[in-house]
Amino acid sequence: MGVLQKIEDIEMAKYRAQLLEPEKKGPKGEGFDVMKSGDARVCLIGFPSVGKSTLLSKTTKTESVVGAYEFTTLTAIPGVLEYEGARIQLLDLPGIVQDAAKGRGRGRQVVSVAKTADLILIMIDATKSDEQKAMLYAELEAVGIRLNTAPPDVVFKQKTAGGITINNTVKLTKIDERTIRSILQTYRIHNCDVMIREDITTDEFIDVLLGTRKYIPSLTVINKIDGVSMETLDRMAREGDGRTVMISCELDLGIDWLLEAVWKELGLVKVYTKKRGEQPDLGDPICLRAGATVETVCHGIHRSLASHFKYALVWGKSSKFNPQPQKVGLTHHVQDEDVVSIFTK
Ligand SMILES: Nc1nc2c(ncn2[C@@H]2O[C@H](COP(=O)(O)OP(=O)(O)OP(=O)(O)O)[C@@H](O)[C@H]2O)c(=O)[nH]1
Ligand SMILES: [K+]
Ligand SMILES: [Mg+2]
Repeated sequence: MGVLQKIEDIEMAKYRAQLLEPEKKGPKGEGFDVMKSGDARVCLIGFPSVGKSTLLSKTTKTESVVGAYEFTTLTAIPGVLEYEGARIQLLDLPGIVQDAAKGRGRGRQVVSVAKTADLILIMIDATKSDEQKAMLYAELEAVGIRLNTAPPDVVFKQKTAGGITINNTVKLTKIDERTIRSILQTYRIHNCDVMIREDITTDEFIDVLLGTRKYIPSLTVINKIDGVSMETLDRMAREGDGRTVMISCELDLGIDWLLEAVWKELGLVKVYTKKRGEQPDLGDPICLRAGATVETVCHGIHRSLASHFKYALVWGKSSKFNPQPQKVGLTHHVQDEDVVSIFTK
Protein backbone atom coordinates (compact mmCIF):
# COMPACT_ATOMS: atom_id res chain seq x y z
CA MET A 1 0.00 0.00 0.00
CA GLY A 2 1.49 3.39 -1.03
CA VAL A 3 1.96 6.18 1.47
CA LEU A 4 -0.46 8.45 -0.41
CA GLN A 5 -3.11 5.74 -0.44
CA LYS A 6 -2.62 5.31 3.27
CA ILE A 7 -3.04 9.03 3.99
CA GLU A 8 -6.16 9.03 1.84
CA ASP A 9 -7.53 6.04 3.78
CA ILE A 10 -6.98 7.80 7.08
CA GLU A 11 -8.61 10.98 5.79
CA MET A 12 -11.64 9.05 4.55
CA ALA A 13 -11.94 7.14 7.81
CA LYS A 14 -11.74 10.43 9.73
CA TYR A 15 -14.40 11.96 7.51
CA ARG A 16 -16.73 9.01 8.03
CA ALA A 17 -16.20 9.25 11.77
CA GLN A 18 -17.04 12.99 11.75
CA LEU A 19 -20.42 12.22 10.26
CA LEU A 20 -21.20 10.34 13.44
CA GLU A 21 -20.35 13.09 15.86
CA PRO A 22 -23.36 14.13 17.92
CA GLU A 23 -25.40 16.91 16.35
CA LYS A 24 -25.70 20.22 18.13
CA LYS A 25 -28.89 20.05 20.15
CA GLY A 26 -31.65 22.02 18.48
CA PRO A 27 -34.99 22.87 20.04
CA LYS A 28 -36.34 20.05 22.17
CA GLY A 29 -37.41 17.25 19.85
CA GLU A 30 -41.10 16.98 20.60
CA GLY A 31 -41.81 13.61 22.06
CA PHE A 32 -38.44 12.14 21.19
CA ASP A 33 -36.83 12.41 24.60
CA VAL A 34 -38.78 9.56 26.13
CA MET A 35 -37.39 8.47 29.50
CA LYS A 36 -35.96 5.00 29.61
CA SER A 37 -37.91 2.77 31.94
CA GLY A 38 -38.28 -0.89 32.79
CA ASP A 39 -35.70 -3.62 32.35
CA ALA A 40 -34.75 -2.91 28.73
CA ARG A 41 -35.69 -0.76 25.73
CA VAL A 42 -36.78 -2.13 22.35
CA CYS A 43 -37.23 0.24 19.37
CA LEU A 44 -39.47 -0.34 16.34
CA ILE A 45 -37.85 0.82 13.12
CA GLY A 46 -39.47 0.53 9.70
CA PHE A 47 -40.88 2.33 6.69
CA PRO A 48 -44.29 4.00 7.05
CA SER A 49 -47.37 1.82 7.46
CA VAL A 50 -45.62 -1.51 8.00
CA GLY A 51 -47.66 -1.95 11.21
CA LYS A 52 -45.40 -0.61 13.99
CA SER A 53 -48.20 1.11 15.90
CA THR A 54 -50.50 -1.88 15.38
CA LEU A 55 -47.91 -4.10 17.08
CA LEU A 56 -47.46 -1.69 20.00
CA SER A 57 -51.20 -1.44 20.54
CA LYS A 58 -51.53 -5.20 20.38
CA THR A 59 -48.77 -6.12 22.81
CA THR A 60 -48.97 -3.29 25.38
CA LYS A 61 -51.65 -1.33 27.21
CA THR A 62 -50.69 1.77 25.22
CA GLU A 63 -52.83 2.72 22.24
CA SER A 64 -50.75 4.20 19.42
CA VAL A 65 -52.87 5.58 16.58
CA VAL A 66 -53.03 3.21 13.61
CA GLY A 67 -53.85 4.51 10.14
CA ALA A 68 -53.93 3.28 6.57
CA TYR A 69 -51.99 6.41 5.55
CA GLU A 70 -48.23 6.97 5.85
CA PHE A 71 -46.73 8.94 8.76
CA THR A 72 -49.61 8.32 11.14
CA THR A 73 -47.15 8.31 14.04
CA LEU A 74 -45.20 11.54 14.46
CA THR A 75 -43.44 11.09 17.79
CA ALA A 76 -41.97 8.34 19.94
CA ILE A 77 -44.73 6.44 21.76
CA PRO A 78 -43.64 4.21 24.66
CA GLY A 79 -45.50 1.13 25.82
CA VAL A 80 -44.68 -1.56 28.36
CA LEU A 81 -44.34 -5.19 27.30
CA GLU A 82 -44.93 -7.41 30.29
CA TYR A 83 -43.37 -10.78 29.69
CA GLU A 84 -42.08 -13.48 32.04
CA GLY A 85 -41.92 -11.02 34.90
CA ALA A 86 -39.98 -8.48 32.84
CA ARG A 87 -41.15 -4.97 32.03
CA ILE A 88 -39.73 -4.13 28.64
CA GLN A 89 -40.15 -0.65 27.17
CA LEU A 90 -41.33 -0.91 23.56
CA LEU A 91 -40.91 2.31 21.62
CA ASP A 92 -43.11 2.97 18.59
CA LEU A 93 -41.48 5.46 16.23
CA PRO A 94 -42.45 7.38 13.10
CA GLY A 95 -41.81 5.60 9.82
CA ILE A 96 -38.50 6.41 8.20
CA VAL A 97 -37.81 6.95 4.52
CA GLN A 98 -34.74 6.31 2.44
CA ASP A 99 -31.92 8.76 3.26
CA ALA A 100 -33.52 9.38 6.66
CA ALA A 101 -30.04 9.44 8.18
CA LYS A 102 -29.10 12.35 5.90
CA GLY A 103 -31.90 14.33 7.47
CA ARG A 104 -34.82 13.65 5.14
CA GLY A 105 -38.07 14.04 7.01
CA ARG A 106 -37.38 13.71 10.72
CA GLY A 107 -35.49 10.63 9.86
CA ARG A 108 -32.22 11.44 11.53
CA GLN A 109 -33.99 12.11 14.81
CA VAL A 110 -35.91 8.84 14.54
CA VAL A 111 -32.91 6.76 13.63
CA SER A 112 -30.93 8.38 16.44
CA VAL A 113 -33.46 7.20 19.03
CA ALA A 114 -32.63 3.66 17.92
CA LYS A 115 -29.13 4.26 19.30
CA THR A 116 -30.58 4.12 22.81
CA ALA A 117 -32.14 0.68 22.28
CA ASP A 118 -31.04 -2.61 23.83
CA LEU A 119 -32.66 -4.34 20.86
CA ILE A 120 -33.95 -3.01 17.54
CA LEU A 121 -36.94 -4.57 15.81
CA ILE A 122 -36.58 -3.98 12.09
CA MET A 123 -40.14 -4.25 10.86
CA ILE A 124 -40.92 -4.89 7.23
CA ASP A 125 -44.08 -5.39 5.22
CA ALA A 126 -44.30 -8.84 3.64
CA THR A 127 -46.36 -7.46 0.76
CA LYS A 128 -43.75 -4.85 -0.20
CA SER A 129 -40.34 -5.03 -1.89
CA ASP A 130 -37.58 -7.29 -0.59
CA GLU A 131 -35.14 -4.39 -0.40
CA GLN A 132 -36.62 -2.91 2.78
CA LYS A 133 -34.26 -4.72 5.11
CA ALA A 134 -31.06 -3.69 3.32
CA MET A 135 -32.26 -0.09 3.11
CA LEU A 136 -33.08 0.05 6.83
CA TYR A 137 -29.73 -1.51 7.69
CA ALA A 138 -28.02 1.22 5.65
CA GLU A 139 -29.92 3.99 7.44
CA LEU A 140 -29.02 2.61 10.86
CA GLU A 141 -25.42 2.14 9.81
CA ALA A 142 -25.30 5.76 8.67
CA VAL A 143 -25.94 7.05 12.21
CA GLY A 144 -23.30 4.77 13.65
CA ILE A 145 -25.32 1.71 14.65
CA ARG A 146 -23.67 -1.66 14.03
CA LEU A 147 -26.28 -4.39 14.07
CA ASN A 148 -25.52 -7.85 15.40
CA THR A 149 -21.76 -7.32 15.56
CA ALA A 150 -19.52 -7.36 18.59
CA PRO A 151 -17.38 -4.25 19.17
CA PRO A 152 -13.78 -4.55 17.88
CA ASP A 153 -11.65 -6.46 20.38
CA VAL A 154 -9.32 -3.61 21.27
CA VAL A 155 -8.44 -2.22 24.67
CA PHE A 156 -7.57 1.47 24.53
CA LYS A 157 -6.35 3.34 27.60
CA GLN A 158 -5.49 7.02 27.47
CA LYS A 159 -2.79 8.18 29.90
CA THR A 160 -1.25 11.44 30.99
CA ALA A 161 2.36 10.42 30.35
CA GLY A 162 4.55 7.58 29.15
CA GLY A 163 4.10 7.80 25.38
CA ILE A 164 2.36 5.32 23.14
CA THR A 165 2.46 1.54 23.61
CA ILE A 166 0.93 -0.66 20.93
CA ASN A 167 0.54 -4.42 21.35
CA ASN A 168 -1.26 -6.97 19.23
CA THR A 169 -2.06 -10.60 19.94
CA VAL A 170 -2.97 -11.42 16.32
CA LYS A 171 -1.34 -10.59 13.00
CA LEU A 172 -2.65 -7.31 11.60
CA THR A 173 -3.26 -7.39 7.84
CA LYS A 174 -5.47 -4.33 7.36
CA ILE A 175 -3.66 -1.73 9.44
CA ASP A 176 -0.03 -1.35 10.55
CA GLU A 177 1.70 0.31 13.44
CA ARG A 178 2.67 3.40 11.44
CA THR A 179 -0.95 3.98 10.43
CA ILE A 180 -2.07 3.54 14.05
CA ARG A 181 0.53 6.08 15.17
CA SER A 182 -0.50 8.64 12.54
CA ILE A 183 -4.17 8.23 13.47
CA LEU A 184 -3.34 8.79 17.13
CA GLN A 185 -1.34 11.86 16.12
CA THR A 186 -4.19 13.36 14.08
CA TYR A 187 -6.41 13.02 17.15
CA ARG A 188 -3.62 14.56 19.31
CA ILE A 189 -3.29 11.47 21.48
CA HIS A 190 0.33 11.28 22.66
CA ASN A 191 0.07 8.95 25.66
CA CYS A 192 -1.90 5.72 25.61
CA ASP A 193 -1.85 1.94 25.74
CA VAL A 194 -3.39 0.08 22.82
CA MET A 195 -3.95 -3.68 22.95
CA ILE A 196 -5.33 -5.13 19.71
CA ARG A 197 -6.77 -8.65 19.84
CA GLU A 198 -8.45 -8.81 16.44
CA ASP A 199 -7.45 -8.11 12.81
CA ILE A 200 -9.11 -4.67 12.68
CA THR A 201 -9.48 -2.11 9.88
CA THR A 202 -8.60 1.60 10.02
CA ASP A 203 -12.29 2.46 10.44
CA GLU A 204 -12.63 0.07 13.34
CA PHE A 205 -9.59 1.56 15.05
CA ILE A 206 -11.11 5.04 14.78
CA ASP A 207 -14.43 3.63 16.09
CA VAL A 208 -12.58 2.48 19.19
CA LEU A 209 -10.86 5.86 19.70
CA LEU A 210 -14.01 7.93 19.34
CA GLY A 211 -16.48 5.51 20.88
CA THR A 212 -19.23 6.86 18.62
CA ARG A 213 -20.50 3.53 17.33
CA LYS A 214 -23.24 1.63 19.08
CA TYR A 215 -23.31 -2.15 18.82
CA ILE A 216 -26.91 -3.28 19.07
CA PRO A 217 -28.63 -6.60 18.34
CA SER A 218 -31.66 -6.66 16.06
CA LEU A 219 -34.45 -8.97 14.99
CA THR A 220 -36.22 -8.70 11.63
CA VAL A 221 -40.00 -8.77 11.99
CA ILE A 222 -41.91 -9.52 8.79
CA ASN A 223 -45.48 -8.32 9.32
CA LYS A 224 -48.64 -8.72 7.20
CA ILE A 225 -47.91 -12.32 6.21
CA ASP A 226 -51.69 -12.66 5.81
CA GLY A 227 -51.27 -10.67 2.59
CA VAL A 228 -48.88 -12.97 0.71
CA SER A 229 -49.17 -16.34 -1.01
CA MET A 230 -47.97 -19.62 0.47
CA GLU A 231 -45.09 -19.65 -2.04
CA THR A 232 -43.89 -16.20 -0.99
CA LEU A 233 -44.16 -17.19 2.65
CA ASP A 234 -42.11 -20.31 2.01
CA ARG A 235 -39.43 -18.36 0.21
CA MET A 236 -39.24 -15.75 3.00
CA ALA A 237 -38.94 -18.48 5.60
CA ARG A 238 -36.06 -20.06 3.66
CA GLU A 239 -34.26 -16.75 3.11
CA GLY A 240 -34.71 -15.55 6.69
CA ASP A 241 -31.87 -16.15 9.12
CA GLY A 242 -32.25 -17.19 12.75
CA ARG A 243 -33.02 -13.58 13.52
CA THR A 244 -36.24 -13.34 11.51
CA VAL A 245 -39.78 -13.68 12.87
CA MET A 246 -42.84 -13.70 10.63
CA ILE A 247 -46.08 -12.31 12.03
CA SER A 248 -49.52 -11.00 11.19
CA CYS A 249 -50.90 -8.42 13.60
CA GLU A 250 -54.18 -8.62 11.73
CA LEU A 251 -54.65 -12.38 12.19
CA ASP A 252 -52.73 -12.58 15.46
CA LEU A 253 -50.13 -14.95 14.07
CA GLY A 254 -46.61 -15.36 15.45
CA ILE A 255 -46.90 -12.65 18.12
CA ASP A 256 -46.07 -15.11 20.93
CA TRP A 257 -42.96 -16.28 19.06
CA LEU A 258 -41.92 -12.70 18.58
CA LEU A 259 -42.22 -11.93 22.31
CA GLU A 260 -40.27 -15.06 23.16
CA ALA A 261 -37.55 -14.10 20.66
CA VAL A 262 -37.36 -10.57 22.13
CA TRP A 263 -37.04 -12.02 25.63
CA LYS A 264 -34.30 -14.45 24.56
CA GLU A 265 -32.42 -11.81 22.60
CA LEU A 266 -32.35 -9.41 25.57
CA GLY A 267 -30.83 -12.17 27.68
CA LEU A 268 -32.93 -11.17 30.66
CA VAL A 269 -32.66 -13.33 33.73
CA LYS A 270 -35.26 -13.64 36.45
CA VAL A 271 -34.37 -14.49 39.98
CA TYR A 272 -36.68 -15.29 42.91
CA THR A 273 -35.86 -14.18 46.41
CA LYS A 274 -36.48 -16.21 49.52
CA LYS A 275 -36.52 -15.15 53.15
CA ARG A 276 -35.03 -17.54 55.72
CA GLY A 277 -37.52 -20.26 56.68
CA GLU A 278 -40.05 -19.16 54.06
CA GLN A 279 -40.98 -20.35 50.58
CA PRO A 280 -39.47 -18.40 47.65
CA ASP A 281 -41.61 -15.51 46.43
CA LEU A 282 -42.55 -16.92 43.01
CA GLY A 283 -45.04 -14.19 42.29
CA ASP A 284 -42.54 -11.37 42.30
CA PRO A 285 -39.27 -12.20 40.51
CA ILE A 286 -36.47 -9.68 40.08
CA CYS A 287 -35.57 -9.17 36.43
CA LEU A 288 -31.90 -8.61 35.58
CA ARG A 289 -29.65 -8.28 32.54
CA ALA A 290 -27.48 -11.23 31.49
CA GLY A 291 -24.24 -11.34 33.48
CA ALA A 292 -25.95 -10.16 36.68
CA THR A 293 -24.34 -11.03 40.01
CA VAL A 294 -25.61 -11.44 43.56
CA GLU A 295 -24.63 -7.79 44.02
CA THR A 296 -27.07 -6.81 41.22
CA VAL A 297 -29.74 -8.86 42.99
CA CYS A 298 -29.07 -6.91 46.19
CA HIS A 299 -29.46 -3.61 44.32
CA GLY A 300 -32.72 -4.91 42.90
CA ILE A 301 -34.07 -5.47 46.42
CA HIS A 302 -32.79 -2.41 48.23
CA ARG A 303 -30.21 0.27 47.54
CA SER A 304 -28.25 -0.27 50.75
CA LEU A 305 -28.54 -4.06 50.99
CA ALA A 306 -25.13 -4.79 49.40
CA SER A 307 -23.33 -2.77 52.08
CA HIS A 308 -24.78 -4.99 54.85
CA PHE A 309 -24.23 -8.21 52.89
CA LYS A 310 -22.68 -11.22 54.67
CA TYR A 311 -23.31 -14.11 52.26
CA ALA A 312 -26.05 -15.52 50.03
CA LEU A 313 -27.47 -18.96 49.39
CA VAL A 314 -28.43 -19.77 45.80
CA TRP A 315 -30.54 -22.62 44.53
CA GLY A 316 -30.83 -23.44 40.82
CA LYS A 317 -28.63 -23.57 37.72
CA SER A 318 -25.88 -21.37 39.12
CA SER A 319 -25.42 -23.52 42.23
CA LYS A 320 -22.43 -25.87 42.00
CA PHE A 321 -24.41 -28.36 44.08
CA ASN A 322 -27.76 -28.01 42.28
CA PRO A 323 -30.35 -29.08 43.47
CA GLN A 324 -28.63 -28.27 46.78
CA PRO A 325 -27.87 -24.61 47.50
CA GLN A 326 -24.43 -23.04 47.34
CA LYS A 327 -23.10 -20.40 49.72
CA VAL A 328 -21.76 -17.50 47.61
CA GLY A 329 -20.42 -13.93 47.74
CA LEU A 330 -21.43 -10.73 45.96
CA THR A 331 -19.56 -11.50 42.72
CA HIS A 332 -21.34 -14.83 42.05
CA HIS A 333 -23.15 -14.84 38.69
CA VAL A 334 -26.80 -15.77 38.92
CA GLN A 335 -28.75 -17.63 36.24
CA ASP A 336 -32.34 -17.62 35.04
CA GLU A 337 -34.79 -19.00 37.63
CA ASP A 338 -32.29 -19.09 40.49
CA VAL A 339 -33.64 -18.64 44.00
CA VAL A 340 -31.51 -16.34 46.17
CA SER A 341 -31.48 -15.78 49.92
CA ILE A 342 -29.44 -12.85 51.20
CA PHE A 343 -27.96 -12.89 54.70
CA THR A 344 -26.85 -9.62 56.23
CA LYS A 345 -24.42 -8.65 59.00
N1 LIG B 1 -53.16 -6.93 6.26
C1 LIG B 1 -52.58 -6.48 7.34
N2 LIG B 1 -52.64 -5.18 7.64
C2 LIG B 1 -52.03 -4.75 8.76
C3 LIG B 1 -51.32 -5.64 9.62
N3 LIG B 1 -50.79 -4.92 10.62
C4 LIG B 1 -51.16 -3.63 10.42
N4 LIG B 1 -51.90 -3.52 9.29
C5 LIG B 1 -52.49 -2.31 8.70
O1 LIG B 1 -51.45 -1.50 8.15
C6 LIG B 1 -51.80 -0.12 8.24
C7 LIG B 1 -50.68 0.66 8.89
O2 LIG B 1 -50.58 0.29 10.25
P1 LIG B 1 -49.84 1.21 11.31
O3 LIG B 1 -49.78 0.42 12.57
O4 LIG B 1 -50.44 2.56 11.35
O5 LIG B 1 -48.41 1.30 10.65
P2 LIG B 1 -47.14 2.14 11.16
O6 LIG B 1 -45.95 1.36 10.78
O7 LIG B 1 -47.29 2.51 12.58
O8 LIG B 1 -47.27 3.44 10.23
P3 LIG B 1 -46.65 4.92 10.43
O9 LIG B 1 -46.89 5.35 11.84
O10 LIG B 1 -47.42 5.72 9.46
O11 LIG B 1 -45.21 4.81 10.08
C8 LIG B 1 -53.12 -0.06 9.02
O12 LIG B 1 -54.15 0.08 8.09
C9 LIG B 1 -53.16 -1.40 9.73
O13 LIG B 1 -54.48 -1.83 10.00
C10 LIG B 1 -51.29 -7.04 9.27
O14 LIG B 1 -50.70 -7.89 9.94
N5 LIG B 1 -51.92 -7.37 8.13
K1 LIG C 1 -49.75 4.21 9.11
MG1 LIG D 1 -47.32 4.30 13.48
